[in-house]
Amino acid sequence: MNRPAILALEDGSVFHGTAIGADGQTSGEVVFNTAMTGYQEILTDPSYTRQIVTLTYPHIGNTGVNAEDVESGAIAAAGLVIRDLPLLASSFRSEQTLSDYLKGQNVLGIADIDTRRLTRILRDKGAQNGAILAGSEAEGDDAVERALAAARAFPGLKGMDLAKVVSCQTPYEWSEGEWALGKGYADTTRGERPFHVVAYDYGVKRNILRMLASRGCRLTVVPAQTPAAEVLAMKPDGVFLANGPGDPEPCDYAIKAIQELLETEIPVFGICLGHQLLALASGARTVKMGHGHHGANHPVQDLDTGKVMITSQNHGFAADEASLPANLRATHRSLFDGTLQGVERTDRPAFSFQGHPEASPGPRDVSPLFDRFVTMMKERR
Ligand SMILES: NC(=O)CC[C@H](N)C(=O)O
Repeated sequence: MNRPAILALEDGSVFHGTAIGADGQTSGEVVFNTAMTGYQEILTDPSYTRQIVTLTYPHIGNTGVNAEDVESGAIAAAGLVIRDLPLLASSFRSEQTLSDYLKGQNVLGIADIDTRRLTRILRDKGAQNGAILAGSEAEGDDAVERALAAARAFPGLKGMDLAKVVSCQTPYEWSEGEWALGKGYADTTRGERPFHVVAYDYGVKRNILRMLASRGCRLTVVPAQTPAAEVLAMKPDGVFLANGPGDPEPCDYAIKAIQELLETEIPVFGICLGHQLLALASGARTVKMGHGHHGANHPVQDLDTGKVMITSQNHGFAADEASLPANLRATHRSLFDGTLQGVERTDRPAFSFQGHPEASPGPRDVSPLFDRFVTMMKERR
């Protein structure tokens, strides 16, 4: 039997649909993602913490779920909104249906709503605080009222530091990646990976660690609040600043640590939240965007070569290009809205990218940035 579900937005919009995950109530910032594949990677991307994700592709769940296509240990998104859940999940790799996966992790989902109408609202008004009620919570005369109240009670992501909340608690080593299979740099010796990279975990996606490991990096992943002195004591060849959820501005511990690291000559590479933090640490400003960028089809231009890449994106904040100090140069720009997509320090071996070179899901046009980081470490030797 179908269980009811309600999605309410802070602007007063209400959608009635069918519950496809756990029963109960959830709230968060409602965003839309335009990727056509990769619902498991999206759900498990820690950067979606406290966000309810709407997928604009209409059929979600066709290929079920498996234990491999995940970017972290659990679903991070606060809820899932889709048009249609197919009756049958079919793939030789499928181990579970999407619905059972959501229920098993106590995550709410709503299907059978007009995701095009919802996306137009989010596009025109910007990401909205919202709430889902599912199952018996969505029943009763006052259900809509309760859903609207829950949506409006969510404080919004601005000012919210979530990096330290989702980060690992203790350091760990990472070695999963194709290097062991003999792929990588022809001019470095096989066997032991030649570069030691300390990666700040603000909510890191696993494919970033895999991409670094497959290029010869031995990784020590450290908690978000690790002081720079502890990182320097590990004598890294390079420092990586991960993606992560929430607003970068309140992450004062990270900004301070990055400033201290930038006093050295150690190469630094940042992705997404890591990019925003590198910009803040260099003296730039960040701003909250309207609906942000969430998808796998975003054109980004390399400002030096003019080359356009199709990229994976997931962010709701951005470093403001107008605020860049003299030693921070714009390297990439979004061709959707002209916002800043990459920077590099002119006085230090440090650079960062706003989108996701690791893709997962998405195209790998930007993966050469990982090679650039490795080249920087090699040149410094
Ligand atoms: N994927 C990310 O690292 C997101 C960065 C930040 N939380 C934002 O929304 O802009």
